Amino acid sequence: LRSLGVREGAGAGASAGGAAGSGDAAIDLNTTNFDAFLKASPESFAVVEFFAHWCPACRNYKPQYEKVAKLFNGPDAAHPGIIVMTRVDCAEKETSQMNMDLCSRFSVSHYPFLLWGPPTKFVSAQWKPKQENSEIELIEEARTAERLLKWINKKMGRQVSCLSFSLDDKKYENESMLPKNASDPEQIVRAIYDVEEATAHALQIILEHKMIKPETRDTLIRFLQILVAHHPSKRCRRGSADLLINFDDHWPTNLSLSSQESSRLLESVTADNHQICGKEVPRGYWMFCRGSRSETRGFSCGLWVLMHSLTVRVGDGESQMTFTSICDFIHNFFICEECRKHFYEMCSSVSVPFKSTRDLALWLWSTHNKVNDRLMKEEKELGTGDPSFPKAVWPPKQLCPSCYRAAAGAVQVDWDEDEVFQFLVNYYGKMLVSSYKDSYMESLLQEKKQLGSISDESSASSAATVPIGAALGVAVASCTFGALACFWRTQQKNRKYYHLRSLKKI
Ligand SMILES: Cc1cc2nc3c(=O)[nH]c(=O)nc-3n(C[C@H](O)[C@H](O)[C@H](O)COP(=O)(O)OP(=O)(O)OC[C@H]3O[C@@H](n4cnc5c(N)ncnc54)[C@H](O)[C@@H]3O)c2cc1C
Repeated sequence: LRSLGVREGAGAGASAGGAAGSGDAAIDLNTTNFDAFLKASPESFAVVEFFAHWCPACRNYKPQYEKVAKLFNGPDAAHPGIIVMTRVDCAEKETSQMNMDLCSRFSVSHYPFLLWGPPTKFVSAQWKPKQENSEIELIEEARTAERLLKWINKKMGRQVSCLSFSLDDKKYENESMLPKNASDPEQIVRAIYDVEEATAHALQIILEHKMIKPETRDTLIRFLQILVAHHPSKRCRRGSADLLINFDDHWPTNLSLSSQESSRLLESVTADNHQICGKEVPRGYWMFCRGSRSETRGFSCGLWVLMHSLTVRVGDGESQMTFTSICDFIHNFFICEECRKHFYEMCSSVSVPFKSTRDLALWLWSTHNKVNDRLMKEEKELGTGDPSFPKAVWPPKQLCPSCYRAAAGAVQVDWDEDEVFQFLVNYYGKMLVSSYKDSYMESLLQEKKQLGSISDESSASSAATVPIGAALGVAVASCTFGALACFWRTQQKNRKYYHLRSLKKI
C-alpha cells in the first residue's frame, strides 16, 4: 500500500497525506485505498472515523482521536498490532464525490462518525444503523479521548484496571502489556506477521547492500525456491515465486552490479511490485518479536522463526537441501559478522547428510539453543539483553512439559526429542498460521469472488498448504532453474492477465 501513499515511514501510523497533518498517528484512507488497506491489516480491530475537514466539531475532535490513535498506531505506539485507527474525510476536495460514496456506503449521518469492527469486515461492505448480525458497530459517546478509550476497553473486555488501555501508556514502559512469549503459547500466532516482516527486511538488506553477485546468486535462488514452496505466509510464497520468475531478467548470470545498476534495480523491483511479501509488507513494526527496548529483538528473532517454520514444513527428501540453503543463506546474506561466522561453524560441523524433517528441525532447534546458551552468558556480562526476554533453554517447561524427561536435580536438560519434534511441528506449523488463516484467507476469498475464479490458487483452505505451482517447483528443484522459471513465467502471465482484467473492470 506504500504505492497508494499509505503507511509511509514506519509502517502503521503514518499519514497518507490529504487533510491530515504530517506526523498524525491515525491513517488517512480514501475511496481508492480503503478496501485494500483494511483487507491487508493484521490488527484484530479497526476504528474508522468519518469526518469532514470543514466541520468545526471534527477539528476540535481531531486531537482527541489522535491521542487514542497514538496508543495503537505508529512506531511509538504503546500497543501496536491490536487496533488500527483510521479516518476518512468525506469532504476531501480532490476525490470529493468518490469519498462521499464511501461515506454513504457506511450511512454516515453526521460528523464525526465512528465505526468499529474487524478490518476485513469493512472491505467491500455496507453498513446501516440497526443492521442485524453485523460485526461493524457504531461508537457512540466517544467525544473525548477518555470516552473513546473507555468504549474500546469495554468492547475488548479490558475493564479491569491492570488490563485496560490507558492514555498514559507509553512505549516500552508498560511491561505488563508486552508479549511474554516464553510462557504464552498463544503469542506465536502473531509471529506470522514478523516472519513476513523479516523476509521483506532480508530482501531489502540484500538489495541495499548490493549483495547479489555471481558467487552468491545461486544461494539466493535456492533459498527462494524453498520460500516459494514452504514459506508459512501465502503472500510471501507468491512474492518469492514472482521474484524467481523475474530473477534472470533482473540479475543475469555473471552480472556484478555497479552501485548505479543496483539502485536502478532496487527501484525497478519496487516499481514492478516485486516486494517479496506483497505491497503491504514491510509494515515497519514487530509483534511477537517486539523487544522491550528498541535496540533488542526484531529482525534476528523474525529470521529464527522463519527458519524454524521452514524446517518443520519441508519434506524428508528436502531436508538436506534445506539445510544447505539455510546455511548458505545465513553465510552470504546475514550481515552480522559474528552471527554468520558462528552459525557457519555449526553448519560445517555436521558430517552426516540429513535424511528427515525431524533431524533437520531438531538440528536447528539445538543449534539455536547453543546460540541462546552462549548469548545468555554474554548478555549477562555486558548487560545487552532484553530484560523482558532473557535468553534461556527453549522450549521452557511451561510451553512443553512433555519435552522434559523427569530427572530430579540434573544440571543438563534431558530432552525427549520425539516430544520436542512434535512440539516444534505444532508450534511452528499449525499454531503459527492459525490466526493468519482466518484473516488472510478470508481476504483472499473476497478477492477471488471479485476476480471470478482464478485457476492457480486452489490452496485457499490452508495457509500451510503448498500451492500446486509451488509443489511443482519443489519437484523440479533438482532440475535446472530454467525449467522452474519457465513454469512460473507461464503462471505469472496468467495472473497478470487476471489482474489486467480486474483492473479493466474497475
Ligand atoms: C542465524 C543466527 C545467528 C545468530 N548469532 C548470534 C551471535 O553469534 N551473537 C549475537 O549476539 N546474536 C546472534 N544472533 C541473534 C540472536 O540469536 C537473537 O536473535 C537476538 O538476540 C534476539 O533474541 P530474541 O530474544 O528475540 O530471541 P531469539 O533467539 O531471536 O529467538 C526468537 C524466538 O524463537 C524461539 N526460540 C528460542 N530458542 C529456540 C530454539 N532453540 N528453538 C526454536 N525456537 C526457539 C523463542 O520463541 C524466541 O522468542 C543470531 C541470529 C541468527 C538468526
